[in-house]
Amino acid sequence: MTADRPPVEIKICGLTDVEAVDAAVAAGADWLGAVFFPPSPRSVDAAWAAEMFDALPDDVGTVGLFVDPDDAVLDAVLNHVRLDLIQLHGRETPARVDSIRLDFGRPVMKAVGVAGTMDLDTAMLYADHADRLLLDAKPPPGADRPGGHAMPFDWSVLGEWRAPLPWMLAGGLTPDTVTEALRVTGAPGVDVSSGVERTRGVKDPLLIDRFCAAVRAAEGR
Ligand SMILES: O=C(O)c1ccccc1N[C@@H]1O[C@H](COP(=O)(O)O)[C@@H](O)[C@H]1O
Repeated sequence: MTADRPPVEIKICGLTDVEAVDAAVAAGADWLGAVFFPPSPRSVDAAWAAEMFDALPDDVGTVGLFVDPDDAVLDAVLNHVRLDLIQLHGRETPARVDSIRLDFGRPVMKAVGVAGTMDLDTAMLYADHADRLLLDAKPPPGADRPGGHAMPFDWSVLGEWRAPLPWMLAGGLTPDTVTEALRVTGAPGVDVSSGVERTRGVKDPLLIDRFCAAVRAAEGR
């Protein structure tokens, strides 16, 4: 990988405390994510997300992660928190993505679970609807949430896939695996949550720093 490509975008998701937010900004993360999905161990409420995000520099993007949200949930959060991007991590249809973009005036990143090439066909259904795609592992059977399980998918599935939209790779990335993930997939962005935690739901500033440094080293920066 050479430095003549745009820098790989780094998203640190599932932030729940200011120390980790500060660590992510200091490490050069491009996007910081908060989870608004109560079953998640990383879920936060709008008031706390505002505490974490509202004073961030303008060049750091903020992402709200939702799972099949209704309009009332989106309204309540988006009226309180500076969120630059909505991540939809549930079973939202292309039409629902359209209506959320229109009604809430934010770009949308649609997460798609990937286990095989058929899932890439599913991702293509969002080409004219979402602003970005997030390719994640599928959750294990019986899981109470559709992501954040520290599980990678088989990156080789992506093969010569040409994404119709800007996209990020997610699912079980860590400071130790992200170099290989970038080599295999050529992803223009990476998203991590579990892999920079010291215990489930608690981010580790040192792991955040190591993750971002590994990405920059992998791309020769
Ligand atoms: O983190 C969660 O608890 C979560 C809940 C519901 C939907 C998605 C969730 N996490 C997102 O999943 C990907 C991959 O996470 P990981 O690195 O494997 O832990 C990422 O976007 C998380 O924010």
